[in-house]
Amino acid sequence: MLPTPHVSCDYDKVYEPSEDSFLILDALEKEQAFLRTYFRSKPTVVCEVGCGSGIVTTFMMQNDIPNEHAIYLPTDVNPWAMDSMVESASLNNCCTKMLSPIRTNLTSSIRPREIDFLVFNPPYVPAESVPYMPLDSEANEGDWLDLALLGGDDGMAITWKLLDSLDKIMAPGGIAYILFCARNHPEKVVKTMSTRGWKCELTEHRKAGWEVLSVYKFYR
Ligand SMILES: C[S@@+](CC[C@H](N)C(=O)[O-])C[C@H]1O[C@@H](n2cnc3c(N)ncnc32)[C@H](O)[C@@H]1O
Repeated sequence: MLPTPHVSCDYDKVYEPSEDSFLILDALEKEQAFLRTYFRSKPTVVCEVGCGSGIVTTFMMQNDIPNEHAIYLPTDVNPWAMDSMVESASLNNCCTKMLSPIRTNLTSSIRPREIDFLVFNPPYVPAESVPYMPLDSEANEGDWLDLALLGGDDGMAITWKLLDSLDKIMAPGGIAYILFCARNHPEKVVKTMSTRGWKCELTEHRKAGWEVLSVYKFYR
């Protein structure tokens, strides 16, 4: 079993790694051999959307996921996540890897059709609406935690934005791993994305308290 990175952040400002984060790590570990073969020695652009504490991107950097020629461009809307990402990488001696966190909405600051490998543990909790994104000058710390969790209708508002842009953002041959809870109705997602020509495979799933979490792989 691959070791879990050490992270130490202010969890009043940044999402604390939880069952969902650990399920993503397990899914990536399970897929490691497949990814090495799939990408071989190709230079890969890797984007974790919503990196939070940086635990997932650090795990990928530590273990050369998807391969050892990766450039890591994690994104988040939370300004505190940028520092946490860099600190987690440094705490786990990943300084030799190419890492450049970007504060942006989803992947909007990354050139279209550039991402070879995408990972997203989204705000998936169903809620009346997605919280309003505050200006930095007026943000309270708790606002960023709400944005980390609450996913609007069916918990899918943010995830659908990403899924709807997948054709535009992914490089040819790109692969995305996305986490869902049962209340997101991942089976409906699979149906829709399949009609759009994406292969959708369940990679990992687990009961976590009263929630059932799953990670799906999307590729062409
Ligand atoms: C469930 S947390 C996951 C954090 C971390 N990846 C992990 O697995 O522990 C969701 C993350 O997505 C970020 N986020 C929410 N909406 C976003 C958006 N529109 N664009 C980029 N990041 C977003 C949040 O700030 C938060 O860090």
